[in-house]
Amino acid sequence: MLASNPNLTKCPFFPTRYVPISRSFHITCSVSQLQSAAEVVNGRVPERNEIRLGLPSKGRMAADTLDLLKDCQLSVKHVNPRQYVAQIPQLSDLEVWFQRPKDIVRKLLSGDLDLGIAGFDTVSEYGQGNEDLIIVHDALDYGDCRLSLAIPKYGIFENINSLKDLAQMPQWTEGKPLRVATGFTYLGPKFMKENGLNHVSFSTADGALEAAPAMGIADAILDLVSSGTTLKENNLKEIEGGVVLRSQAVLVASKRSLIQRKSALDTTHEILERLEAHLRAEGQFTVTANMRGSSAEEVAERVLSQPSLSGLQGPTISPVFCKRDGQISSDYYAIVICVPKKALYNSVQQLRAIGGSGVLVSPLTYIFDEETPRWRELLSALGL
Ligand SMILES: Nc1ncnc2c1ncn2[C@@H]1O[C@H](COP(=O)(O)OP(=O)(O)OP(=O)(O)O)[C@@H](O)[C@H]1O
Ligand SMILES: O=P(O)(O)OC[C@H]1O[C@H](OP(=O)(O)OP(=O)(O)O)[C@H](O)[C@@H]1O
Ligand SMILES: [Mg+2]
Repeated sequence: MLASNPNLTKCPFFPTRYVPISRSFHITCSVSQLQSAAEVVNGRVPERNEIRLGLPSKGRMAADTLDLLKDCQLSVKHVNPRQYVAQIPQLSDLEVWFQRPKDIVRKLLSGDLDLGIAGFDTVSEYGQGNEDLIIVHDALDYGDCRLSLAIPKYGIFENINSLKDLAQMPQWTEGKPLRVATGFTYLGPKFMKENGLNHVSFSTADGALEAAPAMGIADAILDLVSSGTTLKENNLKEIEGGVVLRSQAVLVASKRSLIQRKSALDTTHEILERLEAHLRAEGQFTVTANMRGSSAEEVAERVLSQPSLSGLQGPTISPVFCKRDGQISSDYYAIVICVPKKALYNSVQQLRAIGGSGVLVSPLTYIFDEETPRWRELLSALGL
C-alpha cells in the first residue's frame, strides 16, 4: 500500500521504510533543510515519522558516546565510518545521524534533529540560550572539561591570580583592551560583560589557542581545559573566578519535537531510563555476605548500625538453610546490599566488624528505579 503511494519513495538508507518524495535523499539536502527551518520558524516541527538522534561523528566525544550507548544495550549499527546514518535496532523508529557536535546543536534548533548528544559547552555556545533546547540528561559521565580563562604566568600577569585582579589592571582601556583569543565567541563576551570586564576585544582561531599569548596575538585565552597540561606546557595559568562553565556530555532535545511528536517523547523516555539505570549502577557494587544471627531482625539491626551498610533501600536479608542432624535450621543469614564503589573497602571492614564472612563483590549492570527523577523534571519542564 505504501509503495503505491505516489508521494512516497523508498528510503535509500532504510530499505524497509518509505519517505516523502520532498524529503527524499536524491533531492539535495539543503532543500529539505530550508523547508524544515521554515516550518520550525512557523512553530511546527517538520513532518516525518522517524525520530532523529544526532551523535558526534568524530573527535573526542565519538567513541565514548558509542560505548555509553552500547553499555545501555542501545548499540548503534554502523556499518561504515563514512556513512553518516545508522540505526539502533532496539529503537525501531529512531534514525541516528552522525554530525559534528556543533552541527548537532544547530540541527536541533532548525528541527532537523530531535535529540542529540554533545558536550554541554557546545550546547551552551551554539544553543545561545535558545528556549527550544532542553537538557534531558545533564551528566553522561564522560567528556569532562571546563571552559576557563587563562593568562600568562609571566610579565605583567605574574601577580594576577583572580578575575578581579585582572579586571582591576590599569592596562585595559577602551583604546587598548584586554585581547582574548577564543573559539567561544558567544559565551566569551557574555562572561566578560557579566563580570564587569568592559575593555575586552576578542579574536578567534580553530585550535592551538594556547600559542596566542606567546605569539603576541592575545593577552589571555578562553578555552577548554581538562588535564591542564596544554596550559602548563605553554606557560599559562587559570585564575580564580575564571571558569565560565563546567562541561560533560549531555543528552539534549528540541522541546518542540518532544511536545509535538508523541513517539519522540516515548523514545526519549526509553533512552533516558536506560541511561539512568546504567549510570546509576556504574558507581555501585553488589555486596553479599553471610552472617550468623538469631533472626533476620537481629541481623538487620547489626547491619543498619553501620553507616556504610544501608544500601539503596536498606539491606535484603534472607535465611541460609542447612541440614544438621536431620534437622533444617537457619543459623546464618545472607545479606545483600548495594555499595558505592568508593565506599567498598569501608563497607567490607564494617561487615567484618559485625561478624560478616564470605563477602562476595560483583559489579552492578543496571538499577531501574520506579521512575527516574529526570523524567519527572522533563515532563514538568515541557508542561506535561
Ligand atoms: N580537553 C578537552 N579539550 C577539548 N574538548 C574537550 C576536552 N575534554 C573534553 N572535551 C569535550 O569534547 C568536545 C570537543 O570534541 P572535539 O574537539 O572532538 O570536537 P570539536 O571541537 O567539535 O571538533 P574540532 O575541534 O575538530 O572543531 C568539547 O566540546 C568538550 O565537550
Ligand atoms: O587540559 P588539556 O587536557 O591539556 O586539554 C586542553 C586542550 O585540548 C583541546 O585542544 P584539542 O586537543 O582539541 O586541540 P585543538 O586546539 O586543535 O582543538 C583544548 O582546545 C585545549 O587546547
Ligand atoms: Mg577540539
